[in-house]
Amino acid sequence: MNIPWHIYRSFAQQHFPDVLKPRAKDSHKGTHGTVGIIGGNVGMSGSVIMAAKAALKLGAGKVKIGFVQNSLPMPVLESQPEIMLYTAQQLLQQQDINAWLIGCGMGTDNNACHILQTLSEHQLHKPIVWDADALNLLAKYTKFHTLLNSNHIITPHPTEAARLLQQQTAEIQAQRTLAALNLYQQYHCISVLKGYQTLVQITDTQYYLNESGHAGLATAGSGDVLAGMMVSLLAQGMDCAQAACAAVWLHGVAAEILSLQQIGPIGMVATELIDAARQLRNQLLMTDN
Ligand SMILES: NC(=O)C1=CN([C@@H]2O[C@H](COP(=O)(O)OP(=O)(O)OC[C@H]3O[C@@H](n4cnc5c(N)ncnc54)[C@H](O)[C@@H]3O)[C@@H](O)[C@H]2O)[C@@H](O)CC1
Ligand SMILES: Nc1ncnc2c1ncn2[C@@H]1O[C@H](COP(=O)(O)OP(=O)(O)O)[C@@H](O)[C@H]1O
Repeated sequence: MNIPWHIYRSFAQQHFPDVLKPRAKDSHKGTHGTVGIIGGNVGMSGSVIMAAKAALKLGAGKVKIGFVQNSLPMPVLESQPEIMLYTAQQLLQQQDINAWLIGCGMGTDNNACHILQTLSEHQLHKPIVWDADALNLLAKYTKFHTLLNSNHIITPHPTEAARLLQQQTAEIQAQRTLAALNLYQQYHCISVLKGYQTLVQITDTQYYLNESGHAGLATAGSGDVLAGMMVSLLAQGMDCAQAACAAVWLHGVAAEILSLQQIGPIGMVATELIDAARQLRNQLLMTDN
């Protein structure tokens, strides 16, 4: 099986040069940023766990989950004990988070709404990825609209985009370029319209159309993994535009690598993307020969 690393490397060099930056020899875990992930209501703990594993394996120094539950669903994450576990209320007290992800499996109940409000009011100056149920709450309550800024990224799939723009999913899909621009203009932040050929709207006039990946990505949790990868790059210091585009591209290429190994497209599962993305990130650091 031939994986075209040199082609991936030259594409990344051209479009997301920060992804190719090696770690400084004297770096420590603090250098690589701390990620805070809030979500995982009862029955959906898996969503934040997938996002957290993706964030850790894409290079964040520390990753902390804040479950939107009254108590922790487990005392330790046996499959990845490196990840620190809190309730959302506890995590919101912490001052050392460099970048936040909120929404994966969070639910839209009053408690979830209150937590989103607390985070968006008190951590406005930090990069925040708004995903899944954070987007559903954003669509439902106009009070959140003014809280978004250029430090923030929204990552709707077409149905979430339809809720945000008060349209039908079919309308979004019929005019995806317009929908991405409308999201950017209405919500004042980088807008990632997911699906086949994900669009990232970066400014009024600038967008990135992603061509990596395939339909194997249409599987439960794939968006949670993407969001975890994105917040990881943000915590490592990448700017929002580059982090959004790079994460989308890496996520797609990870799926391509798995298919080249006959792991997918059919039956490929979201967690399998994580190690493939880690391998890719390390391969990108190597020099062509
Ligand atoms: N293990 C877990 O705990 C998981 C939790 N998840 C969470 O479950 C919650 C519900 O998310 P869902 O996204 O399932 O529910 P939604 O009701 O938001 O959207 C699902 C529907 O959106 C439409 N859609 C999505 N992508 C589309 C595309 N590319 N083109 C056209 N239509 C498209 C489809 O009709 C699909 O049935 C979220 O909070 C999410 O984070 C999911 O991520 C799956 C895994
Ligand atoms: N046909 C497709 N081709 C390429 N990428 C796809 C396709 N379908 C889905 N994806 C990608 O898979 C991910 C699905 O995310 P999402 O809909 O949020 O799923 P989940 O909520 O289950 O995590 C997105 O990154 C999306 O762009």
